[in-house]
Amino acid sequence: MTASTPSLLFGAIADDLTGGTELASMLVARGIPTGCTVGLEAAIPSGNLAHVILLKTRVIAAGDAVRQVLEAADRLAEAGARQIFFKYCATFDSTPAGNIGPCAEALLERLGGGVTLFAPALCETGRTVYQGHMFGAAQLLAESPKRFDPLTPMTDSNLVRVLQAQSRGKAGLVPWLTIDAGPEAIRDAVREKSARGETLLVTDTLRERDLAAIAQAAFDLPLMTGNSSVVAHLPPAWMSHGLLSRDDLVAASLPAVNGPAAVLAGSVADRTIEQLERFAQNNPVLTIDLAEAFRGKDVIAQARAFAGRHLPGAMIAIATTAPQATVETLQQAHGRDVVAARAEEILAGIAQILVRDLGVRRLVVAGGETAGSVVKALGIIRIAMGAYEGPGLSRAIADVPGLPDDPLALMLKSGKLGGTYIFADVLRDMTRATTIAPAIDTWPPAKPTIEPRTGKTS
Ligand SMILES: Nc1ncnc2c1ncn2[C@@H]1O[C@H](COP(=O)(O)OP(=O)(O)OP(=O)(O)O)[C@@H](O)[C@H]1O
Ligand SMILES: O=C(O)[C@@H](O)C(=O)CO
Repeated sequence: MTASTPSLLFGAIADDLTGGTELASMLVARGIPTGCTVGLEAAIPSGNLAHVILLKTRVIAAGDAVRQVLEAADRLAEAGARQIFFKYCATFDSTPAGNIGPCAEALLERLGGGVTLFAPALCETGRTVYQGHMFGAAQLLAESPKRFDPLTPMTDSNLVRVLQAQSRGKAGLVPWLTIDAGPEAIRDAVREKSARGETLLVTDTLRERDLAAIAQAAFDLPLMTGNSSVVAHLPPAWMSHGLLSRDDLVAASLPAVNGPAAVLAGSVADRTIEQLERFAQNNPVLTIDLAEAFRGKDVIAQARAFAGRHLPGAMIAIATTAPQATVETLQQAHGRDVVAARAEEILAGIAQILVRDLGVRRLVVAGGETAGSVVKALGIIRIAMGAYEGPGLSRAIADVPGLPDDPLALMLKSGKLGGTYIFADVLRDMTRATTIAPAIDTWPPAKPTIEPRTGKTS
């Protein structure tokens, strides 16, 4: 660290836990000592260059989200963070009421700078933005499965319009030709547009190197916003501006954990459904029928019996995941938020049984809202992140209060990310200690090779 470096170079606030751990793991992969805490209770430890506060504010009332996000920003600013980053989903998951616009505007007002950028693209997975329109590979956002999201259905692909609908200030676009012209051109455009009153600027982004250019242009904005993907490009920008040196970088390591293994899935995304189907080919899976839970069946007791039959000998999965038609029927009968809350409460209850009573020490949770409820139920407030290994692959270690022995190997998987074999592969990977050298010169980090038969990463 150079003599003038503040205690924290960077502080991030994530609106959900899967995305937030992904962001932290990207910084860790770059070699940045990064802390990660859940909610607003835990103190920010000293000695790191970056810190990520994981919140669960994506779909709560906008006023409450703003209050929490501002409190998190104050904590990070007190710890010396020279830039605050507001992290949301690559697919801009939000409702017409927010919470991306209201949170970003409140942060902008608190932190100053007058203008901020919105860089949601995750190029590694084909999520790009062109002329302000978000694409998932060749599909426009509103024509992709995201239009059926159980909590934040995205029915407009034009992110400038989506952001404008939930903001008081004026939204605008930094078009791709400007992004392609590089960091200086981006900075000029940002100055010009903010002088015209456009202070909330969505960035077109097609390629990984566009993200690098955006990071170079935005490294000194008091507030920056987007997906984790743009954050991955900040460390080289810090380095080129003398804020970081190679001596500051540390290798990422995770210990081996050998206890019983389980997956909990509350995501109903197509990708999670595929991953569960693949896992079920070789491992026991229990799918909880929420309709039965609403009729009064004790589905938690059912899950306890199922887990008791199979643990510790097998890796298991327990899911509330259901096909789109079933989700819609349930939502029509009980209301979207009631169904979501019920599913989260059930999986959180099962998590406690698995970890506290049945000794599970390797746990994957699929879905950001679900992860928020599970982590809260387990009382976890500090997470030690490992290095990002690819989309959906952000392993960690967490201390669970009240557990006498080993830590919990944990992975919070974004609902829509990860290869089809991810559950079994990650649970197995958790049994091996890993040390990964900082990927400061290349990004994304080199893909691990895939063994053809199982999809096992080596
Ligand atoms: N069968 C179901 N019917 C309706 N809602 C469900 C069902 N099962 C789970 N849910 C709810 O759907 C929501 C899924 O959101 P979650 O954030 O967990 O997944 P995701 O959006 O796919 O993940 P991510 O945010 O990481 O992309 C949760 O609130 C969950 O409780
Ligand atoms: O983009 C994603 O899918 C993640 O970063 C996330 O935020 C999931 O909720």
